[in-house]
Amino acid sequence: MENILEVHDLGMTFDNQVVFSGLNFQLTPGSKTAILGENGSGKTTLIRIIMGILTPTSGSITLGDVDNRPIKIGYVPQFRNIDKDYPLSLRSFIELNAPLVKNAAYKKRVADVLAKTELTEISDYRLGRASGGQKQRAYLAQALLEQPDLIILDEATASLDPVAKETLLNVLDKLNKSEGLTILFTTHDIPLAHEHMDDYVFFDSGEITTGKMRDFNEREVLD
Ligand SMILES: Nc1ncnc2c1ncn2[C@@H]1O[C@H](COP(=O)(O)OP(=O)(O)OP(=O)(O)O)[C@@H](O)[C@H]1O
Repeated sequence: MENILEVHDLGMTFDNQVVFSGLNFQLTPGSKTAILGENGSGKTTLIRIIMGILTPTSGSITLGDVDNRPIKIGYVPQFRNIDKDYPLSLRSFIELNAPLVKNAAYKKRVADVLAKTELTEISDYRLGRASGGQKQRAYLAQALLEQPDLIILDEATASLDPVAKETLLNVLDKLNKSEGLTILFTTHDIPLAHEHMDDYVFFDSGEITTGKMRDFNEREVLD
């Protein structure tokens, strides 16, 4: 399969509540897709299905392969309120899922993701003391350490100021250009999606539309 991911006639019903049905879209390698929609429209549910946490009530998801292995998915949540006394450094936080003994290649990989997420200079700071944007990039760095082919960001810019949002999206744009990283980004921020994403999937009270961001009509959301 040439696509990174294919969604076929996907539907999800909780008890009697149909969240969505008949959802179809594909992610091509290196694509940048925004998932748009009101609160409660089903964005997180879709992500949970893609991650294999929830089983859909109908339809299916097919994951593609890269270099004869199944694609790897990285997940970036919206950063939680990390206590200011949180003891780990940014580097230790990023390495939380890393093997205890790190060989030279792994250490290089850590240095590499720190550089790509613009955290090298502050890698020894305590995460609790970092700004919201730095914390969010630390979550991204943690996900990148596993070398994903597809990165899914769930409302990852929701609590960030405009500068921190731009920094995060610029980091993602660079990874997309230099490494062909495929991006799936759920957001309420339509202007940000216009600026940085190419495609959209729009959950609109049970109806789902897909297309190019440049054709997305913002007034559809406001009407
Ligand atoms: N495990 C569950 N059991 C029952 N209902 C659920 C469950 N998970 C989600 N829902 C319901 O499904 C609907 C879609 O929720 P979902 O969290 O996917 O929306 P969302 O678009 O991600 O919203 P938000 O933008 O607020 O994060 C909501 O009505 C929610 O209450």
